[in-house]
Amino acid sequence: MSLSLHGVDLVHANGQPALKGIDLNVGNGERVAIIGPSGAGKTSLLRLLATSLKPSAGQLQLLGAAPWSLSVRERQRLRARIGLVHQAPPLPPRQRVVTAVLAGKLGQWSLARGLLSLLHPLDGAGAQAALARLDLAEKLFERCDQLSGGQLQRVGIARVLYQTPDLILADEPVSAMDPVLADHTLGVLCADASRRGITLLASLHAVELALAHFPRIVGVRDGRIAFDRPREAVTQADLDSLYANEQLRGDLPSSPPVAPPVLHIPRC
Ligand SMILES: Nc1ncnc2c1ncn2[C@@H]1O[C@H](COP(=O)(O)OP(=O)(O)OP(=O)(O)O)[C@@H](O)[C@H]1O
Repeated sequence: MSLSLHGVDLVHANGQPALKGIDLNVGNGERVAIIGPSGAGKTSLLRLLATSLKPSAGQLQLLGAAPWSLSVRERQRLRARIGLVHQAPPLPPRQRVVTAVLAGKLGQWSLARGLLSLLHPLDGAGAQAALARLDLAEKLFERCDQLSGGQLQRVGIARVLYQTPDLILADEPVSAMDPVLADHTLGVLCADASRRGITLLASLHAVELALAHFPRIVGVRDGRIAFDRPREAVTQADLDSLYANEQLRGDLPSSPPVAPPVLHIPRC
């Protein structure tokens, strides 16, 4: 089993409940998409699995360990086995792409090797190969603040490809890409996970991408698991009730929108 949650609750530091009674088991090598409306708890769930947040209640097992029973040092070692893909990768703006990709292995390298790599890229060819899989090889020596949002997301994914972790957690990994690029990039990420037999969990707003790339779909709503099914078993009714938005429904305009007033700009 790659990860398992039993009766997990999460309450944020400000008292906001985000997850309630989560039961979830994911086997080695599974690819799971987490879908659900804004504020449902997808990011909170991924942050909890990344051990950046501690459950308020319940049991969490990750890669064969109970992370919150480990020492700080052991938990750091566990974290080095997890690859995180962020919606907005937290990359220093002036950092070169090559350094950002190589940083994927910082958790596996000695401190000396890590520091050296920050000063002088030690494996430019490895970083370039990871970027090439995402058609971004030519950006190797660009600065991160010179890239578009979608290119930055691909750098974040290249970093995880280079890291070769045992588990990948991806939070909205392709949200800044056009539909064709998003589909292609998700294909590369899924193919890598499948080839290496590792587990991949990704939160996605694009339901069609989730159904196209992930054999198992978990719907989250109001901090709870609304459904957990193989993609073939997900019905339109599942999706309709997952995304039902009572608040918006009450505010829908009853008549067509009124044309904006014609502005009369005085001539000077
Ligand atoms: N750092 C935080 N501190 C306090 N409350 C938080 C924090 N992060 C999230 N929340 C709250 O937890 C709940 C779940 O938020 P979360 O970000 O997990 O949802 P989400 O499904 O990822 O939403 P989105 O699709 O909009 O990114 C929301 O009510 C949110 O306001």
